Amino acid sequence: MNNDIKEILYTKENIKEVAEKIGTQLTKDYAGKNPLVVCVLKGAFLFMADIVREIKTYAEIDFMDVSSYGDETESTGEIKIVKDLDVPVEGRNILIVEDIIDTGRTLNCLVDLFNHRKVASVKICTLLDKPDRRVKGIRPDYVGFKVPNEFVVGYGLDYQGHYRNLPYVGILKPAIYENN
Ligand SMILES: O=P(O)(O)OC[C@H]1O[C@H](OP(=O)(O)OP(=O)(O)O)[C@H](O)[C@@H]1O
Ligand SMILES: Nc1nc2[nH]cnc2c(=O)[nH]1
Repeated sequence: MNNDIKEILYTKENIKEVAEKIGTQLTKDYAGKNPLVVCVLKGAFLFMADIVREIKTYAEIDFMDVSSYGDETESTGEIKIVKDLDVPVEGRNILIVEDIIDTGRTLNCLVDLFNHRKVASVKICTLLDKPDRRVKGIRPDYVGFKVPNEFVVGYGLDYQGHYRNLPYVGILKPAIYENN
């Protein structure tokens, strides 16, 4: 599996450090606000676990599973809710945790959905941001790393279901997806 990686971009130590830094900021920003921290499955599951452990104030967590329509490397703009939240969100402060923002289409749909559900606030925390690819005006509030315009895997991010269990983020060798 490691042989399929062209270059390691962020090690687990790099990610731990950035999660601590973001967590310190979140602890300040959400003190007394009892946020609902929403993990967008599946890719965000590892970063979510890091982030919530660094929030040192009251918070609740929940999970959403959304799938974007498109091929393995690009979304189309429509999302299907595979698993919705378990709790109502009207009046709540929502913090969405993502693994990556690429075109911004997935988050654009999610932010619209939360606003439609009359939340008090909605903010975005993402491990990776790939701003070069943006087609929607989504600006994350908390970002781990800005990534170059390459297809990355690991630390939750997959290619055809694989590589989520890599303990780092790396660039997938193009030969892996070009041969498919
Ligand atoms: O900004 P966008 O172009 O919309 O792309 C970002 C989305 O793509 C990935 O999810 P994916 O649909 O691959 O699902 P997964 O998290 O289950 O792997 C990622 O977790 C984001 O939700
Ligand atoms: N695994 C993975 N999923 C994505 N979804 C949007 N961009 C990416 C990416 O670079 N890697």
